[in-house]
Amino acid sequence: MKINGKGMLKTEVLPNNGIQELHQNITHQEKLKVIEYHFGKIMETLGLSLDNPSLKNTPKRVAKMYINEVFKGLDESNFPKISFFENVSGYREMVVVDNITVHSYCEHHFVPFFGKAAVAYIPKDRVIGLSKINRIVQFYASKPQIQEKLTVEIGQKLKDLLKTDDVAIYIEANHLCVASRGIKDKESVTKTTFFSGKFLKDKEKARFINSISK
Ligand SMILES: Nc1nc2c(ncn2[C@@H]2O[C@H](COP(=O)(O)OP(=O)(O)OP(=O)(O)O)[C@@H](O)[C@H]2O)c(=O)[nH]1
Ligand SMILES: [Zn+2]
Repeated sequence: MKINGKGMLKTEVLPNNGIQELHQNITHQEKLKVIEYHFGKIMETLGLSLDNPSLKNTPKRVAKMYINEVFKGLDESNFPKISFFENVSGYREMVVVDNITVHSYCEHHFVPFFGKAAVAYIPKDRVIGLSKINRIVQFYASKPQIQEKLTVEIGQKLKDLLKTDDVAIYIEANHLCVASRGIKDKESVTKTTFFSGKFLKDKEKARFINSISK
């Protein structure tokens, strides 16, 4: 992958189908340079001067923020290390982790949506380190997407990791693309759920929903 002095990708190496291939084929440093260059161009197009001392480093900051922080969930190698423990006590009830902070980005407008998640599962042979549930939620939240996708992705991953079908997820979030632009409704909240295994039954669904703060 070749990048010119300003960090712009040479057009002949740009793949026809865009970002996905670009993402896979260039290094971490190259991604930073490409985003810095293009974000600087967006700012200049808006009429902002990169000579302004306060704005000068903004393209670099945005590139670092995208790659190393808010969109780090686009890179599977950032998936957290997960600790499991044998379910030695034979615990067969629901484990609920409530009030998990969620910060994500709307893929349609590239502005944040944020709120909280609740996760429940019924263990089989293994239990997961509690904080790892928060880490998994935060990993999947760290990319541009819609809330429905985030909800399902967390649910499916926990089923795989915990080797149980019995998983439930609840997410509620405020979307800045709804609150601060467009319809400008600050009060509306979006609520999404994922239920699988025993949580498909009305009784277990209700037990989960009643046990979390909404
Ligand atoms: N289903 C779903 N839609 C979302 C989510 N986040 C944002 N959206 C919506 O994506 C839609 C994009 O609609 P468009 O008509 O293409 O964009 P727009 O002209 O900016 O729409 P407005 O927001 O209505 O001004 C909007 O209705 C957003 O509210 C999400 O997490 N899930
Ligand atoms: Zn949006």
